[in-house]
Amino acid sequence: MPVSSELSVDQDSQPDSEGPALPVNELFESLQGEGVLAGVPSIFIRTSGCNLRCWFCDSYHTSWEPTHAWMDLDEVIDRVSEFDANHVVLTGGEPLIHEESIALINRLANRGYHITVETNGTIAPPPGTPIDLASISPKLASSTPTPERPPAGGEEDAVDAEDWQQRHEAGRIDHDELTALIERFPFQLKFVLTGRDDLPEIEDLIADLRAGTETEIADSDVLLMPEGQTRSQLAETRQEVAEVAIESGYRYTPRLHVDLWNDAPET
Ligand SMILES: C[S@@+](CC[C@H](N)C(=O)[O-])C[C@H]1O[C@@H](n2cnc3c(N)ncnc32)[C@H](O)[C@@H]1O
Ligand SMILES: Nc1nc2[nH]cc(C(=O)O)c2c(=O)[nH]1
Ligand code: SF4
Ligand SMILES: [Mg+2]
Repeated sequence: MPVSSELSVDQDSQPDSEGPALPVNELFESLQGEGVLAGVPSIFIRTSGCNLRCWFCDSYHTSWEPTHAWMDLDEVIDRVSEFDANHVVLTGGEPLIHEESIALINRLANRGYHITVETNGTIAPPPGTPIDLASISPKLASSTPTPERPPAGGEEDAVDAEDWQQRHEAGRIDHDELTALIERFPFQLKFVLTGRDDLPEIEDLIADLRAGTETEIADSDVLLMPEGQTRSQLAETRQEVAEVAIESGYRYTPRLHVDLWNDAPET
């Protein structure tokens, strides 16, 4: 199943070829673990690089310490076609910081794949981009790294956390880009909750977004996902998040892949 083990991992590598390429951290088949399509066999393409730095990022090697090999879009499509699934999930890092992601989405759509894009909601692709589900995960205040809350698994990055605190805080919510995403594509809004205290910020954001668009945002389009990279971390947050879902009327989403495979890579 894993294919990325064949890729050389070189932080400073540049694309070898002249053609369009993407920094790919891993490419694998699994079950969609989150959101309205949870349980659907899917091929994941994980690009490297992110414009934010959530302290809890479960893809540390795409944000805090970006590692990748460059892959031609032709090669990405060849790898994708080796699997049986017809759902593709483009994720990262933040896949939409890369212009080439749009070309990849177009090429995959031409081949008939259902395309989900996992995004932090700060960059809206052009209208008409053939995205079947924009899986938008706006980042709450509780995601911001601080020296006291450095990236999970990288305590030595406490200094970077100080640098990133302001940058992350300033960039994490962009109302115009969020509205454009919601108006242009079928969407879900999938929030990571560290606990009950995160709910008021979600309610305020949903109210602001509803006030700024004619596109309907139903309560069932809003999903609450417990923070946790491992089964034991999830065990500490999911009960409370489930209760918040019942009280608020928003949906709860599990993290199926963590239940099944814990924090193993390429799952
Ligand atoms: C690694 S991100 C990549 C896509 C994009 N950068 C984003 O944040 O939406 C993929 C998904 O994992 C979620 N996520 C990351 N770390 C998490 C954690 N520790 N617990 C729960 N969800 C997490 C993100 O919110 C997002 O929905
Ligand atoms: N199984 C599985 N489902 C997922 N859904 C969104 C993911 C992501 O990292 O974007 C993800 C992931 O990493 N694994
Ligand atoms: S926005 Fe996504 S990839 Fe970037 S740091 Fe946050 S969770 Fe990780
Ligand atoms: Mg993931």
